Amino acid sequence: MKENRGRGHGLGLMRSNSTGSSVSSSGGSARRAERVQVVVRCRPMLEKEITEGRSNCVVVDTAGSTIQVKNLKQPEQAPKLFTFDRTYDASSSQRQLYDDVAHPIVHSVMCGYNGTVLAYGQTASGKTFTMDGLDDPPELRGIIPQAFEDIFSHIQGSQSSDNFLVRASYLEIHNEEIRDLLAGPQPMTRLELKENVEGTVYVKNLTSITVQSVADISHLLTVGKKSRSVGATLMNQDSSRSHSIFTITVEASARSTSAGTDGSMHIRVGKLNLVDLAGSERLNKTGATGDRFRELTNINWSLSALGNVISALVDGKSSHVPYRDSKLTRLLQDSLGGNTRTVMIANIGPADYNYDESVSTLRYANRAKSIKNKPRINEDPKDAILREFQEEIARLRAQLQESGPGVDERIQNKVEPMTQNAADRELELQQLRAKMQEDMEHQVSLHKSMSEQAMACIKADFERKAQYDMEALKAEKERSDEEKQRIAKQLQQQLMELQTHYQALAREKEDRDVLASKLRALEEKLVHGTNNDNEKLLEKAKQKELELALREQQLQEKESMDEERERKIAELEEAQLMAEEKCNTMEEEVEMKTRKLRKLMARYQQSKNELSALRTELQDTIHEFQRERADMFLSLRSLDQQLQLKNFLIDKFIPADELNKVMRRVHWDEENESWNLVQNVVPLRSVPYGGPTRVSIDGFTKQPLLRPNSAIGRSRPPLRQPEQPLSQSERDRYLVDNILKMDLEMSEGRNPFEFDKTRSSSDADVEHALRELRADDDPYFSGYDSVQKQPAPALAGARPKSARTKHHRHPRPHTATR
Ligand SMILES: Nc1ncnc2c1ncn2[C@@H]1O[C@H](COP(=O)(O)OP(=O)(O)OP(=O)(O)O)[C@@H](O)[C@H]1O
Repeated sequence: MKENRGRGHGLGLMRSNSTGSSVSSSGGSARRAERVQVVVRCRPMLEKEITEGRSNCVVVDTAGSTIQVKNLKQPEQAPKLFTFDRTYDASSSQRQLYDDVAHPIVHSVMCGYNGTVLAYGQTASGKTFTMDGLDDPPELRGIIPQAFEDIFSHIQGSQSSDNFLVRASYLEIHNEEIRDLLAGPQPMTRLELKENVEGTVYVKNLTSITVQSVADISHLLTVGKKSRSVGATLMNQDSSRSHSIFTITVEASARSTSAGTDGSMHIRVGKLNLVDLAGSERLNKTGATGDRFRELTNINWSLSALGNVISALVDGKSSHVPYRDSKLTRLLQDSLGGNTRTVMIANIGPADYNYDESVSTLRYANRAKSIKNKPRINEDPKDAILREFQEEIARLRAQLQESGPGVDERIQNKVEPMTQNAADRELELQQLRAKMQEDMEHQVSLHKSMSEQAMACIKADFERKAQYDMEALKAEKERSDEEKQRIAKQLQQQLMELQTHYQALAREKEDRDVLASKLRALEEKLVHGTNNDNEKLLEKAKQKELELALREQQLQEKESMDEERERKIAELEEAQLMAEEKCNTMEEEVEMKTRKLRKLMARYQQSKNELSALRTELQDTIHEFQRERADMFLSLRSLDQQLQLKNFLIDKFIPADELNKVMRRVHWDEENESWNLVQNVVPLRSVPYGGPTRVSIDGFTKQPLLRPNSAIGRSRPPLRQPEQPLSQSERDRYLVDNILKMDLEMSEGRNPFEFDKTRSSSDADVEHALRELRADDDPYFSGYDSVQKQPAPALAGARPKSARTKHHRHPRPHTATR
């Protein structure tokens, strides 16, 4: 596994890196609108529910893809019926769900599309079971681990010339903060969301790790899960208190083989987002306090923001989609209404005491069915990391080739001629000595038989000659010694040269080794079509493909049989009608008309039923809205209490002057969505009323604070800040008035959530006061931050952005008196 820090991370098709640049889609397939697929899974009764004697209120028809929920408290009410793309009951297996729902998405990702699998539902409804599952036995593994195997089986089954680069990242959104789950042992940082010029959202500095096998990526999941925020709730001992997103990016390079293409290499980048949302829970049902309360408020807030995004997307009329209302919706921007293939799994429980939550989940999911995305293949993105790797590998290979034959060989070539030279000279000398010896022996044997005089003569002659030879030899020896010294010197010099050369070569060898290891490291990062480790996977993949094909065939057969049956029924009905029309006797006509009348009556009855169902639906929606409103009101009250405490502390412990100074220096950072202190105290050159020589910047308007002009004969009006603080009773009155007003607007058929530019300033003040009440317990000034984040009961998520920024620029009323 290789770590790759600093790379950005964006969800959806617009792949982003640290610069957040988006991919080009040249050569990508034509963009066609595609509906978000929605399936529902109902888990079995939990042991606790069985012990408590809960009844089952859910009926799942897997063949008809419908689901019915019956309100056991009101048996006279007709059950609520919903139809989805597929439905799964308690007996559905993890494998079946994966094959039907996630496999097609993973397959698309391998072809260069972006895909998202998203689990939604009430707490303890089985989201984590569906996404992660259990490690043991293997049949209980969820979508995420099965996707790992699927991806690597796909790689295994592809051409050996194809290269793949697989990277993974894992994050969670907890209390509206993004945390890196793969950041290692160091404390998890609050990561920032960034947006590039094309509007692509990405997470800055999110850890992205290159993996080569199923074991590598499974290890990341295990490590990341350990860092996830979990806690016990009334319904679930191991409840996920955050939204988590596991992202796998697959970059694949392959040669284009289709007709009309040039057979060149292409890179496709697919991104798979596996999202396990935190479970929704009613505040008043849980009785959560402290941290749990804060967590729950944030969870409900972001889920309600997600709901608003879904509503805006399916509304058709709405031009603004409030993606910016929460971090979750910003990260899922491309998965909902963007260019990603998305499937949503709505999880519900069967027990009657969860009737309201189950119906609410199904409604939420029902709305999501109408979202349209436009997926396309990401082909040849400019910033594909695989391309960078391939280019680097080619460069390293060329560099290695350029450096010629091997270093060892070259050292050998250099040493050999030198040693050869010295050896030759030694041999020559030996040969010379041997020759002289031989000559001497020859002369001695030749003259052994001669007279003494002759012998003496010869001896003298020989001695002379010997003398001469000796001298010659001596001279030769001296010459040879000189030569030897010269050679030795030469050898010494050559040895030194050799050493220098050897050192240079050793350095070169080291460089080559570094290059080679770099090359190896880069090559290791890539996964190729044939990887022996994964042979078993290939087998499995083939088997799976066969099973899938078989299932598909069975489904097709079933569908064609159904079609045939329907066709025959239609034919029979038509024939019957024709026959009926042919009958011309009065009696037959009457009979026919009666039948027609009956049919019409049945239709009328059906429409009547539908109408009453719609009415009930409307009532349910209103009840649900009221429940949500009560919940939100509860949360507002609690937040208000915290705000009052904070105000109380400020009033009692912070001098008014100091507070004013600070207030003039705070400003809202739009990008990081936080309040900051600035040192913007600028000198004022000319102040008309002879006021101070320095002027402060208003934290809200970012304008210098000047007092307004006075009318002639009147005293100058006070600064804009000095408004009276709201008392508790006034705050409550604002809330109640506003809620009553909204009820009235709703009953008159108007949309109370729509921001009306023509509203009077008092309306704006009411809205402002409501926001004021929504401050949370962030330290010190971050209370202002939460003014933007916390939902009001009636305004939750439906508040248009312009309204938010417009009204928010008012200072807090209570600051004026200090
Ligand atoms: N299809 C299923 N078959 C068997 N057990 C299931 C199934 N779905 C869920 N469970 C069990 O139900 C319990 C709750 O499931 P899980 O933790 O997945 O819920 P959750 O929706 O993720 O909850 P939360 O939102 O609180 O995290 C677990 O004990 C889990 O094993």
